[in-house]
Amino acid sequence: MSKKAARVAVTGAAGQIGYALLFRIASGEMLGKDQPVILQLLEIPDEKAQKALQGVIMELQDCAFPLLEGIVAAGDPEVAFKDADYALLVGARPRGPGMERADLLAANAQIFTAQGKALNKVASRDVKVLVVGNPANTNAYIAMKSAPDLPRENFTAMLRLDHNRAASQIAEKTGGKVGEIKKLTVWGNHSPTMYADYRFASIGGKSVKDTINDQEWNANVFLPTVGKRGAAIIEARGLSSAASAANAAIDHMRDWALGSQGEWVTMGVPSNGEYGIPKDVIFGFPVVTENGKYKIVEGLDIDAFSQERLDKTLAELQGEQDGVKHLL
Ligand SMILES: NC(=O)c1ccc[n+]([C@@H]2O[C@H](COP(=O)([O-])OP(=O)(O)OC[C@H]3O[C@@H](n4cnc5c(N)ncnc54)[C@H](O)[C@@H]3O)[C@@H](O)[C@H]2O)c1
Ligand SMILES: O=C(O)C[C@H](O)C(=O)O
Repeated sequence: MSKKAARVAVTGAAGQIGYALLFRIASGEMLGKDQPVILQLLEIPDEKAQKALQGVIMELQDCAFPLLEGIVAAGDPEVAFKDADYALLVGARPRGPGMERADLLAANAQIFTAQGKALNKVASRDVKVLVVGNPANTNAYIAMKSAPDLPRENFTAMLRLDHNRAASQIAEKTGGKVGEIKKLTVWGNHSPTMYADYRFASIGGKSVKDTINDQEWNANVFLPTVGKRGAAIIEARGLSSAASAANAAIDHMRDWALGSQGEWVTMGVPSNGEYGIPKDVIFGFPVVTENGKYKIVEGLDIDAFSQERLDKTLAELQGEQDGVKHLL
């Protein structure tokens, strides 16, 4: 017997990440090849955006995906989020050249207050929320705080793109295979202050730290390359990353829903106080996922260099939180 369809809400559905994301969700890459889905797509209630959304829907229909059991187009978050099992909050303004993601806070914060409230009102009580729209960690914090009746652990932010970027740089540096990297993580904010940490990682069974054995490269090449990759893509493409962002969103949700088979993945999740990060700060942590739940990997050694990086990214997140206090 086929499974009951999962309701997947995606905001900003007619945007560039939406276009790289929806077809993969509908083909079963996110929730599995045996899981039917109903897509509930939100765009701003503006004629042009809604028309573009209709065009995307026509293309989804023309793919005749066997797993796609329905499509809802909405201009109202309470329609898009009704009974949603998954919500991918992508819709927000992207940054342009010369901007930092935090510059988007004023423009985007209100979106996440409204969407948090709508999720609180109409979504499934188990809804799994991934915030992609920038600044992702603080937007996830806003949505979580605006949805007091939903479990706080259901709100997450996307650090997976940073994790994947770090993995790719490590594979290139060591000459190993990206698929053979284990125990990599990225701590903190999805911003240049993030701390991509390979101290515990292995590649092809060998320690990444010992193989690279170059702290100068770590501090002055690797971390800035991963931290500033988004800006480098904007500079090169004239637009922010889209296919790689959609890919990371699929990875994040797939692992959360279907499990990481004991492997570490990076998710931005509300802290419970782990590693001295104050409760509720949405922070990139190493997690292991199983049965639809994630668990932060605890007890890792934090050396002086790492502590300095954690302090810096935390201070930035706390500054962002202060900036949105008036909305909550
Ligand atoms: N966390 C990450 O790793 C990561 C990676 C890439 C991009 N991003 C962010 O994702 C966001 C979307 O990027 P994009 O390239 O798809 O942008 P885009 O401009 O191509 O698309 C955004 C879409 O969202 C829609 N939108 C805006 N406000 C909305 C609202 N309140 N409700 C519903 N839809 C709304 C817009 O109409 C537009 O169609 C940006 O904030 C970008 O910075 C995050
Ligand atoms: O950098 C951006 O503004 C987009 C995104 O967050 C990215 O990291 O590519």
